[in-house]
Amino acid sequence: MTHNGSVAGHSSGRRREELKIVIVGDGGCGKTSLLMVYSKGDFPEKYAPSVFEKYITTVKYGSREIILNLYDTAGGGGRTIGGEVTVSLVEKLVAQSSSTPSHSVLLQPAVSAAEDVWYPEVNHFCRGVPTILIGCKTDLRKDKERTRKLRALGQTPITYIQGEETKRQINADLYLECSAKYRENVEDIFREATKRALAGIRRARQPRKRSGSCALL
Ligand SMILES: Nc1nc2c(ncn2[C@@H]2O[C@H](COP(=O)(O)OP(=O)(O)OP(=O)(O)O)[C@@H](O)[C@H]2O)c(=O)[nH]1
Repeated sequence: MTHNGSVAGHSSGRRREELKIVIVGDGGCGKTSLLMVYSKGDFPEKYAPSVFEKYITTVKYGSREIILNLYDTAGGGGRTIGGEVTVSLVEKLVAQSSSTPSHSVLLQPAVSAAEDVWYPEVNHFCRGVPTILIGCKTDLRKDKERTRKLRALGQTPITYIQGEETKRQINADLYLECSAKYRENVEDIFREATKRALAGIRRARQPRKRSGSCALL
């Protein structure tokens, strides 16, 4: 993976493809950190709320070179993270010309917020776009002090099973977990996002099969 600010074009006679991946979720759930670790290799220790940022990186996918346009969004709201493991709702997106809509990625810090807040937004604005739900900050599951504080509030870190269950409820394509801080599973998330976005584009380009049956309108 290399960081690269170039735009799509022809390289060695082959056209480079572009994907647009958008990440959404509550403020502080770890969106910027995930994108920065992936695209630049840096983990930002200090929290600075994002407004809107775009990172560009290039990934090799088989023999193809794909440009990933990664859009960071403002979580806003200052919602507190109820569980130490933030569950992220990710939606992921499609290839783009500059005018096409996204293949986005959403992140979400609480299972209920993924269901109640972010997914309806994504479903409305990016219907049909591949979606990945992400559980961030998995390292905090092992943080005894955090876990103790949570327990005092009658809470526990979100489990993998809860994440999977939320994925089913919101009909996301996949649930993945990561720790940006320790660079665990970060590459896997974007590899899956790339794979599913490309598959989504392929599907969209295929001519619709005629079923021969009547459609109800
Ligand atoms: N322990 C731990 N902390 C993390 C991890 N990822 C992010 N953080 C911390 O969580 C805080 C918020 O991270 P950001 O990446 O800025 O969160 P964000 O979702 O972009 O926040 P907004 O810009 O407000 O939407 C920062 O203090 C990060 O250092 C992680 O994997 N593990």
